[in-house]
Amino acid sequence: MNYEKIMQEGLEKYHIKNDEYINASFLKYRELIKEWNKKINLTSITEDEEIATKHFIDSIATILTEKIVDNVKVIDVGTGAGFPGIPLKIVNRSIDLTLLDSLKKRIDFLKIVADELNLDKITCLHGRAEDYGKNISYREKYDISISRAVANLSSLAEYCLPFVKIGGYFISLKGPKALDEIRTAENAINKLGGKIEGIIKVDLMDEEINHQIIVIKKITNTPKKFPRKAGLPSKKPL
Ligand SMILES: C[S@@+](CC[C@H](N)C(=O)[O-])C[C@H]1O[C@@H](n2cnc3c(N)ncnc32)[C@H](O)[C@@H]1O
Repeated sequence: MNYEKIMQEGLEKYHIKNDEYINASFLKYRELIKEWNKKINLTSITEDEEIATKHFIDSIATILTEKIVDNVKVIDVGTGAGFPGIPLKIVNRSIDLTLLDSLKKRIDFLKIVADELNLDKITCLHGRAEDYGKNISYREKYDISISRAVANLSSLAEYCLPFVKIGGYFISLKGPKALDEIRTAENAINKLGGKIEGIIKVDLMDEEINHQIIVIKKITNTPKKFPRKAGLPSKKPL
């Protein structure tokens, strides 16, 4: 299937009206990724078709959670080249989106994307999740903290749950071993104020890709001692 067909079928699948704005925005974003990838390391996925399947439609699949609704305040932790945050923002411009990454060049790239795509209600933050998670301007201020391909679920829960308000959600995009990850991370998730609500299997139009989305609800405040200092959540997961 070519890029256009993948995008058309993918958007239809998630009931997104494929209008001129959405089409043009994804095209512009795709071209910016390819252009900037020559100068800085953004992604190993560079073919148009793969960008459509593995980046754009995979990101949009998180809509299946039914949590990413109009006007929600979302933080994408370890967003890299903007996944899943930017595709979600393209298909629902009402989202108030924060993109966080510890690599400055990627954040600089995302500022250009936001500018070129005329996106409003978007904040690009350079730094570590462990530091922003302790900052009162960001701590427990989000409806949703979302993340893909950043760390094991225990470390990721310590990065992501501190940002979420009680009643909000931490959404984690994982691979085929999601259930094993849940078993290992359950204790950490409880300690951080979360509760596993469900796991959603994604059928990605590519049989080799077997993705699952873990949905975790924030039920109590994250204790003040979390997140621990930068580096510890990945070195010594809870
Ligand atoms: C493998 S990339 C994944 C990027 C994107 N989420 C995706 O799915 O394509 C992981 C990203 O997480 C960022 N990252 C890793 N640890 C982080 C931390 N503690 N705080 C903020 N960003 C972090 C890295 O800089 C990198 O850009």
